[in-house]
Amino acid sequence: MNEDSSADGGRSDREGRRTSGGGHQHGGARRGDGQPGDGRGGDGRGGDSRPRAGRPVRDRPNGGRPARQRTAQRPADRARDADPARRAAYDTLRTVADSDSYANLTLPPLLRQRGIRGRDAAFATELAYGTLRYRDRYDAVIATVSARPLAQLDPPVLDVLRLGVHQVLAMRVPDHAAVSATVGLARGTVGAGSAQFVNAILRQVTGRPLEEWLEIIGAETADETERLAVTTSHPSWIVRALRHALSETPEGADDLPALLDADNAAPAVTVVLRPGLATTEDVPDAEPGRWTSTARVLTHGDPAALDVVRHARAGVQDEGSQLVTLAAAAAQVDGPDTTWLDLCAGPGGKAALFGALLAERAPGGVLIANEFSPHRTRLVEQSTAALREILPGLDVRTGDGREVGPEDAGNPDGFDRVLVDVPCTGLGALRRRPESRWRRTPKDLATLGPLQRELLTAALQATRPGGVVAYVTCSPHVAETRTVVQDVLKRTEHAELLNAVEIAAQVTTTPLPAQDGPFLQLWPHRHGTDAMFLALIRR
Ligand SMILES: C[S@@+](CC[C@H](N)C(=O)[O-])C[C@H]1O[C@@H](n2cnc3c(N)ncnc32)[C@H](O)[C@@H]1O
Repeated sequence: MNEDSSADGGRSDREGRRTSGGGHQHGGARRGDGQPGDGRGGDGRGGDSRPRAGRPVRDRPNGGRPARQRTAQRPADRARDADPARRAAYDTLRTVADSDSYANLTLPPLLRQRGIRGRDAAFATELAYGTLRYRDRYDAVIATVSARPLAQLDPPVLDVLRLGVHQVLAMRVPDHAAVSATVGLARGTVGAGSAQFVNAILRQVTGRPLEEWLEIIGAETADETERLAVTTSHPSWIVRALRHALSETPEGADDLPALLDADNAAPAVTVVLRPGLATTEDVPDAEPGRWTSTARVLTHGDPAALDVVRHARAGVQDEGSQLVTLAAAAAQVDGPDTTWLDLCAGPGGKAALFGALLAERAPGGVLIANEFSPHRTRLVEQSTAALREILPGLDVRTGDGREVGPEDAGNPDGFDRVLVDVPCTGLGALRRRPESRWRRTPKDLATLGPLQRELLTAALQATRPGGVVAYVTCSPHVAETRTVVQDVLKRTEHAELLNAVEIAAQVTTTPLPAQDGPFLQLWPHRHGTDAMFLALIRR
């Protein structure tokens, strides 16, 4: 069901070891989706995660400390222990920290095992994912009020604090309830002594609204990148990389803050209707996508509960991923158009759409969906389970894409059309992967760059003259996008760069905002999609 249920789009290095890498995935509850607003049970789980309005620090009387409601409860009256939703969020943070796991693979099974459903599940999801996204922002806030340096705090205590700060600053949980429930959580997890410390810190945090805290933590540096990094909770190298990528666009980088904010907002759940396998009637509680005829945006409900999704006739897939796949299938090839290859297919979201488009055009066609990791090959099998009905020529394989050649097409010339969606840093899908920004480092680029070049080179070599290669990443980092394509094309004879912007315009239902070709770059804040990149090359 998931666009990428392994959360990292694991990649191979030269020796074939599995390392972390890019990939696309569906993550988390939608913003405002079932956020409880009923004040049930007095734990204050209310409302959405909109930040609170407030006057700037300097306008506030009393040293900038507004009169905020303090808990009237005595400690003995407060929640004694963690409630299940907060405990689930805490356990997720600890698992993510201790075993390098992914939040979107950890929390949902944990909620199922513990029977946490509905509003409580949505609350736990927003709490866990939001806390992970805003980790550095909250650490900066905690550091300003803690007498002890953060490095000296036990990591579990720091996680409890972060969860408390998220409730206070980003969720509509009344201060007294956020403090009381978080102290209960501390008591149930890290012990009574730490619970007092948590209480003291959180009571100070409740003294100011979010806007004041952002001014305070932002004022600690004179450097604009560092200020954006701490206030929007991104590593500074990512802020620099995104600024650079935006500055390459005609609009420039003035909207960088909007992009960073978009990374912190959980995306809407978008479903792809695989042509020939599902129709709009199959997904009733949904609205049309913004750009593509295949996309449906769920207004409510769990996509996994939909029959068409369970049977792989539809799937959860970002609309940007759908758009680049539609464009990859639309670029004109010279001659026959029946033998297609997806070189890096796992977990199979694009392969399933690509194959359905091939089946429409040539039901007797062949699609080889190749994936390096056996585990992810199984996910491709699942994603394409229904596709076989309309494309008997589907062949899902495990193998190193760098070893696939024209002979694999079953004819001497090679494939008519090849999609190569390379492993990448995933900087274009940070909103789906709450913890990924903290795991990536600039060193990833050094490992990924050669692999991306080798995979694109293999894709070009596997394609027959007149055929088309679509190079795709879910990262806008220039080192993973245009630089890779330009480097490889310098060393490749008979390769013509097509205008991916114009070709994408042929498949959208609504005109895309103007952008220069030949590369197509989508953005969360400009298009409402992941920051997908597409280059189209004819051999
Ligand atoms: C960005 S993901 C692809 C996402 C996929 N196209 C989709 O839409 O579901 C990149 C994939 O490349 C795979 N991969 C890494 N190294 C590879 C290699 N040498 N050959 C083929 N696939 C590789 C990763 O395991 C990962 O599944």
